[in-house]
Amino acid sequence: MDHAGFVLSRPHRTLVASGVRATYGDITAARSALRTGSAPIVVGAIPFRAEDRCALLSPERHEFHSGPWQAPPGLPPLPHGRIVAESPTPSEHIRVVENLLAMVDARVLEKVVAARSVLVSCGADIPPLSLLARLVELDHVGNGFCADLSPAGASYTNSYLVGASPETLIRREGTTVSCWPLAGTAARSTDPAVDEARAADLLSSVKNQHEHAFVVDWMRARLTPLCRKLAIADTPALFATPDVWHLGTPITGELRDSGTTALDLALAVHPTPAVCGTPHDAAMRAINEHEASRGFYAGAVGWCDAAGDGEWMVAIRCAELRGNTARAFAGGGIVRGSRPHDELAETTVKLRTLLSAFSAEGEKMLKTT
Ligand SMILES: C=C(O[C@H]1C=CC=C(C(=O)O)[C@@H]1O)C(=O)O
Repeated sequence: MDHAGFVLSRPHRTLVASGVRATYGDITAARSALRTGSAPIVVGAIPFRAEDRCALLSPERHEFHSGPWQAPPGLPPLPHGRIVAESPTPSEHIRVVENLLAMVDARVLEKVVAARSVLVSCGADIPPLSLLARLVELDHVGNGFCADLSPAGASYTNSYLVGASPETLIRREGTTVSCWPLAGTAARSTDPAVDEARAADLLSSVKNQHEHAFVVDWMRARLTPLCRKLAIADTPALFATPDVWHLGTPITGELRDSGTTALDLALAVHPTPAVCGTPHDAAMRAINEHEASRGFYAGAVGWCDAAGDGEWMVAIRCAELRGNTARAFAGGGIVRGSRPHDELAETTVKLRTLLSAFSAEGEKMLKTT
């Protein structure tokens, strides 16, 4: 791949960008480059924490194609990988969830997302586009992204964020805004009857609907000042990935001010309670106290053009690549009634998206299963 390549593969449309006109580690600089027209388009990744540097750039070239990304022929094979570290370990993750549940019981928090990561090591450098090709192939609708993280500074030289997120943070087309927040999860089964029963249980689960409602409430509160019309489905619907069922609520709106860009919108809603929690500040504090840096996991990845249109995905089901290693992350929402062992199992299933790319054994790579 070109040093600073970017791909966002979606079922409806793919953006491929390459070359570098300018890089932005600071969001204000990217916003002003779009406003002044010095950047026709900005692509890349926004970290989980607002105080960290972003990895945005204005590419030399970009092209849109309809449908998911078609990998170019001749990509190098993906090396085989194995897990060499888990952070936190499964038993530590359970303890973190127990601590967070105590904070929920004490009403310090209503919801918080607890995440963990696994480090995959390969015998050779991991070609980002080869990993992306595998993820797009494995995803039933062709979701996938690859973003060069080097604009975030020296510690991200030759690093890429690669993943297959099912969650649209925000999309802007003209004055129309849309998003599809997800929260609430059940593992899928290869047995169709069991799979259907799990989906039905998820849809009727009071605990999962409660967990989901925090995200919808947040989106409503954040988008209402920016939209003159907002349509939010009354009840969540089922949303499937190859590995999990989710609860999802489609939301559409009409902007009050056509000057509000897709990047402005992404920053207005990020980080949602699908990756952070409620109340927001208390959840962010709890995450910072209990977890190592999430980097770009649980951030946003996407693009915005000078007309203000764009699309940003929530950066989940992804890994940060560095040479021959990939750090894959997964998290889950903790609310009253969450069970620590179930939460660990949920992160294991979510890690399957990334791990399946490295080995047909997928999550069996994890010592915990
Ligand atoms: C935080 C993640 O998923 C979010 C998106 C969908 C469902 C979620 C859940 O049920 O907890 C999470 O909020 C992740 O995959 O790492």
